[in-house]
Amino acid sequence: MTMTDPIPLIIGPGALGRLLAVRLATRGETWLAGRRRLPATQTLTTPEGQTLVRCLPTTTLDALPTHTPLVVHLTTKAMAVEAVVASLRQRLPAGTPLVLWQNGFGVQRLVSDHWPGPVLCATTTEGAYVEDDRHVVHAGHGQTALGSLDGRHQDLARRLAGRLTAAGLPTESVPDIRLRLWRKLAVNAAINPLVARFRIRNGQLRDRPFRPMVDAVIDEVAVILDAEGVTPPEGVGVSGWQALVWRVVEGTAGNRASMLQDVLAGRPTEHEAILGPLRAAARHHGLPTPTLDALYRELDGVK
Ligand SMILES: NC(=O)C1=CN([C@@H]2O[C@H](COP(=O)(O)OP(=O)(O)OC[C@H]3O[C@@H](n4cnc5c(N)ncnc54)[C@H](OP(=O)(O)O)[C@@H]3O)[C@@H](O)[C@H]2O)C=CC1
Ligand SMILES: CC(C)(CO)C(=O)C(=O)O
Repeated sequence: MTMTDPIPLIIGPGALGRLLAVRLATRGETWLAGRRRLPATQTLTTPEGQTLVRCLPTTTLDALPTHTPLVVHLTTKAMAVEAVVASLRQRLPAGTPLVLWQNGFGVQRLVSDHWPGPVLCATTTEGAYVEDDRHVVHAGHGQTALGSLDGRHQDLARRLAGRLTAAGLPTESVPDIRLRLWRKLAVNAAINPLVARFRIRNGQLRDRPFRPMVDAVIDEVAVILDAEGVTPPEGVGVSGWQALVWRVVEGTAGNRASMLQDVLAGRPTEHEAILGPLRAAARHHGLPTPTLDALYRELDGVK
């Protein structure tokens, strides 16, 4: 396979990958790669109920295009990233930029330290799910922030943010992506493990017996993040984190969170990517994490 112009390549053709692929394909050629070749025609239902149909070149990891892509958007789940990146090292030129879209905050550090080219991290509140192998639903509009952990590659981040925005995914290039990844992680830690464990929609967390469980997670997370120097977007300390988490619960009340969807589908969950960095930071600062540990054990046992 050959490409003449630098083209974005998306690896990980799940909900987010297909959302990016169909959206970016409205602006120009875009490749989509996975473990298996997908149907080339992909349909996206927008939050407004419109239908976008795009014919995309789809491929597999072992048959990637021979020319350097403009950028690789890596949209697998967190636990697949290390293996995919290891295989990309043999298949792509060293300077190829990567954008990591995973929730959590583990692989981002690892890949940023070891990939020879620029690595940007993205955090997004866009929501999408796969309806079937030819159809992705963009369930709700959100915002995306993009930047590198060490503050480098700002021109690249601005250019890529511009392309995503033009494709209908509003994206800001930011100098503080580490802070934003931690904040998203805090929200995911307070919501995802509990809704996955009790198999409930996000909004049910507002009711008993779940509300005090969420507050117990927030209490632990707030102390850890304070020790890490990570502040909530508004307010301070526990009350700032509570305001953030309950705002997201309110705004996503009808959602089945991603971790619940994974449990229901019998897929591995991203509990390590979300709870792992908090537990590691707590150990580093000598802080106890009984609530997070119990949630971790519970999810680690789910097959
Ligand atoms: N969906 C959403 O709305 C949002 C998702 N995110 C984050 O984005 C990331 C992706 O989420 P989402 O799209 O929902 O996840 P999905 O499970 O829908 O998609 C993951 C995709 O990765 C593919 N994959 C797994 N292993 C490999 C591999 N070795 N090589 C190539 N492809 C592989 C899977 O392939 P296969 O189909 O073969 O299993 C699947 O298509 C997660 O970290 C999530 O937390 C963040 C915000 C919103
Ligand atoms: C914000 C939240 C919890 C929305 O459901 C999410 O990011 C997820 O489902 O993973």
